[in-house]
Amino acid sequence: MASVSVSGLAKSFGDTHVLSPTDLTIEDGEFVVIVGPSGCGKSTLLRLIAGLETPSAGRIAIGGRDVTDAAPADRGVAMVFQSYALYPHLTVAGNIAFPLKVAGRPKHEIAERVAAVAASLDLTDLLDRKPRALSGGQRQRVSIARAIVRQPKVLLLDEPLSNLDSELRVRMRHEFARLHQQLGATMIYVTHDQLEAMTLANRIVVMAKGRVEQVGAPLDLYARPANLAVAKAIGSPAINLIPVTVVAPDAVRLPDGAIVNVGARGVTGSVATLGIRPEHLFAADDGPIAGAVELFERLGPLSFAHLGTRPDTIVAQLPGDRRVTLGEPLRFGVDPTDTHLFDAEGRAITP
Ligand SMILES: Nc1ncnc2c1ncn2[C@@H]1O[C@H](COP(=O)(O)OP(=O)(O)OP(=O)(O)O)[C@@H](O)[C@H]1O
Repeated sequence: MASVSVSGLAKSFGDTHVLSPTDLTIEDGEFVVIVGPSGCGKSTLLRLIAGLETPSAGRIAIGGRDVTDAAPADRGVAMVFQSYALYPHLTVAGNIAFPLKVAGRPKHEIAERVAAVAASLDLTDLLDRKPRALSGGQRQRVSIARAIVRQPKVLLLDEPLSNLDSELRVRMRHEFARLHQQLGATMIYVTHDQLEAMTLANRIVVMAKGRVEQVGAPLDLYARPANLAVAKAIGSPAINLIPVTVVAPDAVRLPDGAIVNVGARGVTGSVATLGIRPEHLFAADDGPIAGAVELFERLGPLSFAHLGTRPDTIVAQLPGDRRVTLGEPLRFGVDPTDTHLFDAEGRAITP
């Protein structure tokens, strides 16, 4: 098992800076999830660690050893791709055995390891099949089996579930959590599904525009996002962001003139952004946040009302059994401790 550490790691393609100089340490055995919008450089960071891209600057160490110039096969890492990348002409057994064959392992060892890995991923009955005769979920399990058969110290996963339907994603999410416990390997997992990030990660790395914006435990990032990029990346449905003017150390004015108490933050007269998560709005007849229902989504255990406010709609979570008609005016309040305030540069203003 091994820690992964990058320092000053950067990547440009020609004039395009894809990854700004990045420092990040992932502890031995940790499950770290990298999230962020499309194109923010998540895959590039992963591919640099894997050795599939050459850094423009910086160093990479795995298990304390500098591997910046090492070939991918000499880094003790394995990677699982979104596209599975199985060999169509080989059986499941042949696909799983492939990395061991390339490494020149003896036949009996290959047979033993393939059987053990197949059993742990529930693939034993499928060993003689070709990839085309498998479902998407089965194919992805084969690609995971192939990645772990060499017992890598570090497992890198690039959006491994994005080609699967939602039911299978949930099942495979449980599978990854189990696999992590069983293998004890360091796992670095790239996704833009924040639910996967929240449920799987020991720590989440939020990236935006080629930068690491914040690193922390899932609930810490949810409760205390350091900036707007992190607030947007964590939480589903997304946090409501409302342009406001700070009118008192503990109050802001919304575009419609209403005043919201935000707890003492001590900056007045400035333009800021107020962040309120849909689950933190509560129905209140005299609440400051008001709007007519434009769209209503029922999920069963809960519902979401989209209020036709300006400039953007505000989404509020309601109980599942709440009846609402379109156009109905609703009012909500929020506890000051559940508000987030960001300055003009998007940095969190903490109480
Ligand atoms: N070989 C390349 N040449 C030029 N630009 C590239 C190359 N590979 C990636 N990029 C660019 O680098 C940026 C980051 O890409 P990357 O794949 O790391 O993003 P990502 O965060 O993983 O996005 P997604 O979630 O969409 O996969 C993108 O703007 C992409 O177009």
